[in-house]
Amino acid sequence: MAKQQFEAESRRLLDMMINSIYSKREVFLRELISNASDAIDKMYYRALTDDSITFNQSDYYIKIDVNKDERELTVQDTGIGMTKEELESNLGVIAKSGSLAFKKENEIKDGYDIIGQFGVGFYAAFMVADEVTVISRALGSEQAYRWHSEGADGFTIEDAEKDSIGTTITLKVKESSEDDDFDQFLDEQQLQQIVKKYSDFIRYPIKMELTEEQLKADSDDEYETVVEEKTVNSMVPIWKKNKTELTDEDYHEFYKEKHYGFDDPLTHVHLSVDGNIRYQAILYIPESAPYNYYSQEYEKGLELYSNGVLIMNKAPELLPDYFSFVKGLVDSEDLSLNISREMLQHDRQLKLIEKNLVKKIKQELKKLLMNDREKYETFFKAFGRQLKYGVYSDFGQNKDTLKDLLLFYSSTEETLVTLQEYVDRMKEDQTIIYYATGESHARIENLPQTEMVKDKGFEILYLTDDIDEFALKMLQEYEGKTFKSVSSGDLELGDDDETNAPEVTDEDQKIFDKMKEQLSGKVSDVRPSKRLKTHPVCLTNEGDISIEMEKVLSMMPENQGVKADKVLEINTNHQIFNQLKENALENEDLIATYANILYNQALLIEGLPVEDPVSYANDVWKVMK
Ligand SMILES: Nc1ncnc2c1ncn2[C@@H]1O[C@H](COP(=O)(O)OP(=O)(O)OP(=O)(O)O)[C@@H](O)[C@H]1O
Repeated sequence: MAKQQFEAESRRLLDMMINSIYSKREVFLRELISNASDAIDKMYYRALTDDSITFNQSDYYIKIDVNKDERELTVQDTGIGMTKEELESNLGVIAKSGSLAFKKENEIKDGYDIIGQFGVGFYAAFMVADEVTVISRALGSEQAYRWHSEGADGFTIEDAEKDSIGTTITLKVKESSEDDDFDQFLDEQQLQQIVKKYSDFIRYPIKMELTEEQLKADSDDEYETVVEEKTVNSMVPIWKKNKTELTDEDYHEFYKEKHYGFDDPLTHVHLSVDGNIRYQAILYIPESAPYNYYSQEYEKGLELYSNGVLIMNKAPELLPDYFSFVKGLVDSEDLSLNISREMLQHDRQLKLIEKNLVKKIKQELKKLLMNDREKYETFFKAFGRQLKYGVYSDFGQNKDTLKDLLLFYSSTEETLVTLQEYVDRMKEDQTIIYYATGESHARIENLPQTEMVKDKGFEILYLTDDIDEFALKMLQEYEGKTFKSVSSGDLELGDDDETNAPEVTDEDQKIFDKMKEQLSGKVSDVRPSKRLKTHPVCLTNEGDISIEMEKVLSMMPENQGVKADKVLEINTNHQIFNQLKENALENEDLIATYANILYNQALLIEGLPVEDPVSYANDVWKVMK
């Protein structure tokens, strides 16, 4: 029988499993039970929705058996089974092919982190076993198949016999050594504890043959050894339990069992609603964004159950895009089992649930913001961008839901602040929320445009995400205070604003006119600056499109060449301008050269490319001579 190879990435993961010295190897059982439960979910759902399948509640179970002599541990389920092709593709390739890519990106220090933090699925079996055998018969098939692997060098698949539909996984448990106790995975009591710890909430019975000493019938003191099949889990799904019975650890374990994320959840909400529509929900806010979160590949959605029966793995209708990071499930006894994807989109009950979930998620986030700032900032660093997209998209219709959840870096506080905090700190006569845009806080800090605003003691919000300015433009105002970029035409800095206006002589004006002519088509005006103090030059803009927005839009495929209306501002108190004035009378060409240089320097300060680097360099040499 020819051996088939594992896919390269699967092989690496498998290698990690085989060589694992991870202390929580016991999670392999959680993984196998979770897969078994998923397979029964599928079967159960088919039985409920397809009349040709006879249905018997007691048919659905998971069974764990131990054969100590052979060192065999078996996990058997009555789920939907796998066809030959499914055995090949599902067990030959890891489902989450992104896990390793994620690992690279985040430079997780060693292989064991991946096992500890990530759901690794079926391959976890190789942490405790030298050999794994899977015998499976799929629903609708008479033929069963045997998949077998002794590790990273590949697997075989051959025909097999099996009386009933489902899957049986047998592990040949590794020999114990001085440092490693594998015998515990052949011990009934230990296994029972592991099931209780990780899989107590599984909805189907997990059965085991348990050996007990029992009093003999008709005797007060004589015991006999009895082997009895028992269900070892409580079977009540976690979401049907009372919150007060559950600990944070229970919720964390459930998050892990469900593989909702690679991380720990930051917080969770457990709802039990008894209104127009009855439902239970557990919602998690993850700690970090999945590696593919900000890509098309990411699929949002919650698991959807109808009275305990899983009907959909990811129902996107339950979450708006701006909360797409939320993980978890909803179970409603008022939902029809037969609801189809198309129907879901129009389902009124589902819309009601979504509305309510949005309210609860917002409440939870606000609670976090108020009570645990550090955690909230962790959340915001991971998902803040999504919230800002939420403000901007759908023509701003969700901005009121989201505006209080936003954070921006503040020039005065040197940390992230809310808009409310900014407004509460505003000076008495201040009517405007100032912001500056740029690639990084350090770059913004050095922008000439921020000088005067800072000098007058105004707080400035530093926007570094490309979506930021678009979001603020969509918000328009916060508590009646409008937003203004420090680069915008009129800064409205207050009463002494006008007195600050530089005096312009006829001679100055001539220079400005000449510069404007030289830069025609590039800037709409050249004028003396009211905002510059130590820098000689900067670009500002008039109108709705800022220079930063022009940059963002130019990177979009269909940008239609949208341009900001730029103005070149010159600091007339600066030495450079005085120098120009001194020499301009004798040499008019010099004004043109200065105009080019100053314009290009202003572009560089903005992080924009110089249009013609060679002629820029020539201009600089000209004045250096
Ligand atoms: N007992 C089983 N019965 C039927 N199919 C199974 C069983 N165990 C595994 N599978 C199939 O093999 C696939 C791979 O399983 P694996 O545990 O590696 O990843 P997963 O369960 O898909 O992902 P995750 O564990 O992250 O949820 C499953 O998606 C499922 O289709």
